[in-house]
Amino acid sequence: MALITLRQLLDHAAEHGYGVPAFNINNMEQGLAIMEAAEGCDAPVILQASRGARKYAGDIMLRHMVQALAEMFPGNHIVMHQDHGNNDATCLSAIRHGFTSVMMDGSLEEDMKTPASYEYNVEITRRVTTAAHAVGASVEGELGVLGSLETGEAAAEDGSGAEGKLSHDQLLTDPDQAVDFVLATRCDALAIACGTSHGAYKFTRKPDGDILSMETIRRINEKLPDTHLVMHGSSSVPQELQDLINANGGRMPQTYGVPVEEIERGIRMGVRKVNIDTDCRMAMTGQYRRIAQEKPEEFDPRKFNAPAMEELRKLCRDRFERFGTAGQASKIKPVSLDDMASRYASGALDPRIAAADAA
Ligand SMILES: O=C(CO)COP(=O)(O)O
Ligand SMILES: O=C[C@H](O)COP(=O)(O)O
Ligand SMILES: [Zn+2]
Ligand SMILES: [Zn+2]
Repeated sequence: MALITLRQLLDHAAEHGYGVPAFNINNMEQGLAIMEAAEGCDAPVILQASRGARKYAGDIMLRHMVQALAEMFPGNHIVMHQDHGNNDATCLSAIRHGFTSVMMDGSLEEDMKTPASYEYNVEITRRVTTAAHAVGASVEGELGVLGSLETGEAAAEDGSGAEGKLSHDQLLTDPDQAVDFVLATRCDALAIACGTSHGAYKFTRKPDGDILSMETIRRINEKLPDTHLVMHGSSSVPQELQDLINANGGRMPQTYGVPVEEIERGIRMGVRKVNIDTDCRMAMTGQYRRIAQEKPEEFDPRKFNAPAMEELRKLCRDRFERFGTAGQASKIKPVSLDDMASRYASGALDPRIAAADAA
């Protein structure tokens, strides 16, 4: 069962004006719940594994799990993507293990803590793109450092996150530099920084333009109308999931995520890939907590997993529908990695910029 590439899926999404959620996976239950949601609404799927996920499940398990999902859900094309690759080895070994797409996150150095220089970012992203495209795989780059405009800090609890205080210049991607970056690296998708951060604690209030800069996205899209933009840290941290967790013994301080309507606005401005992990974690954990609280005598993990998967399915289905991903899978004819490699070699997939900037 062939997986498809990120480039193919996002080209289709751009052509038809929709966005695709990219859900992080670590285990079978998440994989099944996401795919069942996709099957229920004819959505193509991006599954992504962080370095932490690869360590947790193992590359061999992940590869066979995704192959199994592709076989079980033949109507829902799957992109298997490396989330936040920190160097060439992470990205190239992912491709060797069957991933069809990688993120080379050169916004941070290899330690995933130190903000990198622009030159370092261009150099390593270009190197990975050259290698990946030679075998048809796709590359997402990142320009700008993810972190809060309220505090100047990146989420500390996450696998990757800048250390220390960041300036607004670092936290908001520069549109002119974005043009230069895409031309120099030839990446297929560009992750941008606009005030979102990883994890549950993104905003201390419902975000407005001061702390969530959709204007940055608009300005980048104006200069790079054909570049697929990626929003990281795009969990909405739904109030009802915070309440579910806290009503069942959890202690999550009140917090705010990225409102789904802001993401919908982003999709109208060129956002094609929307990274969501925290919401999925909260959906499952909320149900685990509820079962533990309501049925203290219960010890069969399936009795915990089934409601957790149902909660995750609901969440994924909602995002597929609101982002316009629903109804698109059956319109896609898979292109093989070999064909993608020839298309890159022919120059057909070279980056394009707005006419005003090309002049
Ligand atoms: O960006 C992400 C993965 O790369 C996930 O973001 P969240 O923590 O908002 O879900
Ligand atoms: O940003 C990364 C994703 O949320 C995955 O997090 P993780 O590294 O804890 O698996
Ligand atoms: Zn994260
Ligand atoms: Zn991310």
